[in-house]
Amino acid sequence: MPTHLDASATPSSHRPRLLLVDDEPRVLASLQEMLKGSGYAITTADSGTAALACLAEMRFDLVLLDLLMMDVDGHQVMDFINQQDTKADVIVVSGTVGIESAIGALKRGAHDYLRKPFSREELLRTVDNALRQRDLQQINRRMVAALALSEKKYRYLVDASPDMIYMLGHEGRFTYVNDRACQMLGYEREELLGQHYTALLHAEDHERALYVFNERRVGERASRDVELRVTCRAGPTHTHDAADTSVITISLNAIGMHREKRDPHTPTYVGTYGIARDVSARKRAEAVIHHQAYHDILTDLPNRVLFKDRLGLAMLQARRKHTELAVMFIDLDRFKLVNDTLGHGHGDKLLQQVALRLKDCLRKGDTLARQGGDEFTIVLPDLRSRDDARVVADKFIERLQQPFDLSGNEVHISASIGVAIYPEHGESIDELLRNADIAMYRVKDLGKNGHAFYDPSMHDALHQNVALEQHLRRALERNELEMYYQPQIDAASGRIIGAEALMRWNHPVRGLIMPGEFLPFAEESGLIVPISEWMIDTLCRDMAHWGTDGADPLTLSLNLSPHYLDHSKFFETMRNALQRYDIGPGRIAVEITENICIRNPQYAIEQLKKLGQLGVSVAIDDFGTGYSSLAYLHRFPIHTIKIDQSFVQQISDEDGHYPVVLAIISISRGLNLDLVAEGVETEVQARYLRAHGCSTMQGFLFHRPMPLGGFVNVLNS
Ligand SMILES: Nc1nc2c(ncn2[C@@H]2O[C@@H]3COP(=O)(O)O[C@H]4[C@@H](O)[C@H](n5cnc6c(=O)[nH]c(N)nc65)O[C@@H]4COP(=O)(O)O[C@H]3[C@H]2O)c(=O)[nH]1
Repeated sequence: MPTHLDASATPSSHRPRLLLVDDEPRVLASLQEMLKGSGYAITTADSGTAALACLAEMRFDLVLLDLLMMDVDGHQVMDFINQQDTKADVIVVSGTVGIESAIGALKRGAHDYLRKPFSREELLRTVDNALRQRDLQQINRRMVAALALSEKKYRYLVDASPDMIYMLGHEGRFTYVNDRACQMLGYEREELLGQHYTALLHAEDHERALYVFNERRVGERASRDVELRVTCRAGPTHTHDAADTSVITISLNAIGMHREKRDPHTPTYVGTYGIARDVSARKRAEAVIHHQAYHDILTDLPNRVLFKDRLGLAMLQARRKHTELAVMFIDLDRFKLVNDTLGHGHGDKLLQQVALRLKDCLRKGDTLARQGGDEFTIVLPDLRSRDDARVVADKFIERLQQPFDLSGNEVHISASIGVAIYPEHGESIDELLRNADIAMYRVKDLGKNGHAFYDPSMHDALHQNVALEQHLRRALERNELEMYYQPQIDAASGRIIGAEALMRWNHPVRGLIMPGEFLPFAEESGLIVPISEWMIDTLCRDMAHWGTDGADPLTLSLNLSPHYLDHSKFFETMRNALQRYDIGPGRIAVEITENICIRNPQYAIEQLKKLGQLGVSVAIDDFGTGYSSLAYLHRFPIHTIKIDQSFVQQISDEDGHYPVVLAIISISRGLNLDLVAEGVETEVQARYLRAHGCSTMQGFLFHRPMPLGGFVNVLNS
């Protein structure tokens, strides 16, 4: 029969709960008596069966148990206790028992053994010990549980980290990797653990990694943000680009791990740990930016910065090996025309195609770069002889001469190439480039489409050109240019019916300079644009000056540079000048050469048609000397053909037969065009021309070109 006894006044919930079990009522009472006033909550059971009932009903901290009981013995009670979740501790309280019985009790987990008879102190000490140990065990269990929870939390944080977290043993083998590391590298954890880090590392990074993964320092001094390339198994989740799956770049830090020995000053190194992050995307972006900084976007060729760098390296090597190298400067001829006529889109396409063709002609170590615009530079290192450079330049010219297809437009271009040899033509990068450039200009001067090696004498020519350009610019500002007029005569009546405007330069030192000497240069340097604008304005002003009184108004023909016809503002300039000086467009004839039609027929036709619509007439100058343009002739809005003076001057016999002159006369008749013969110097020539139907003439026989004043005098005489 169980009885409950509160042995103290303290609340039972905080007090240890004891169950005393003995089937001898006397012993049970004595136990109870001895524990009185000890502060425990006491329950008694006077048989094994009663004990089982108490245990089933209530939780106890400690059971003081007799082994030898009649009905259910102490071992059976202990078996029952052991099946319970929260087990009570057991102190066996017994008289003399056999060794087997004692062992049985210990095996079942009895905490202690109290042999009867025992003193009260002995009993209290044993009970107190048992309860204290039980407390300690409970604290320990709670701590273990808290630790397990905390470990779970940290493991979650580590595994869910967006970064790879790793640990390496002192030999450099992985002892720990988090989930992210497995995902990033594309391996199972089991495959990585025990693996040496070098198995994953890019071969070129092994040396750098050796220092990082042997990092023994901790804290601030440990390795930080070291970038290494690692090989992953194909298909890690972080990249979708199949081509890039094999190698990624990681940025990692490494911190030394040490185990403290007895002497805390000499801890044992046990490995490294750290965090790594996949920085491949950033690296790729950096690579793109780097590439763009050193390459031309349009052609993807090295730009001038990278070119200079490569040239510098090539020069260093050549110096060491005592060899020569060549620097080439290539400028495309007539590129501007393509840009202006077909548009920049086609111009860009042309440059891309040119880049490909040039590249095709080069060897592996050569560098081709785009300097900008239509200029390319090349360095040919390790030259065996200068002939190598000559061969390459010829190859370029030949390849570029083949027509280009720009969306169905067949375009022909050529190139001017200057070559400078290191060390003879310059020992610095800039000097070599400058001299190759000078040689290129020389080619342009000599008619383009070719190559030239630099020669110091070119410097003088260049200096002359620079000086000429400055002088010509000044000539415009200082009004040193002047329009001369050469009358055109109707040979039948002897009357002046028109004039050709011809430009002169009153040079302050050299005197009168003829247009043949400075206009080609003005065209090459671009000065032809302001010069032509000046010319149009001047001759409209002069025309307004000589007035229209008297008989029929005169027609004035002016020479128009093809370069200016290409200029987009040409038409507006002409129309504005005519309006400003109130000159009827019908009094102006624009002389163009046949070659203008060859260069770019479509564009020329458009410009000339616009002029025609304005009322300005068009004459073909030097007819018969250019490329045969008969095919184009009927498509041009032309009014007049001028027979070139070279044909006129062949006429030496009034009764002779001059087929070219006769052919030109019959063409003009067939196409119903006016005809003017220029350079007429003799009566024989004048009579022959008249006899065959050409009556408008111009030449020294009648008048030389003259300044405005002289011309006005002639008109008035
Ligand atoms: N031997 C000989 N020559 C004669 C005779 N009659 C005229 N000439 C010269 O023949 C040239 C005729 O001009 P062009 O064929 O249009 O050829 C012109 C024209 O193409 C160009 N030019 C002249 N003035 C201008 C101009 O204002 N603008 C442009 N764009 N070109 C011009 O320069 C070329 C040369 O001009 P110039 O030296 O003035 O030379 C002029 C003229 O002085 C003659 O009986 N005998």
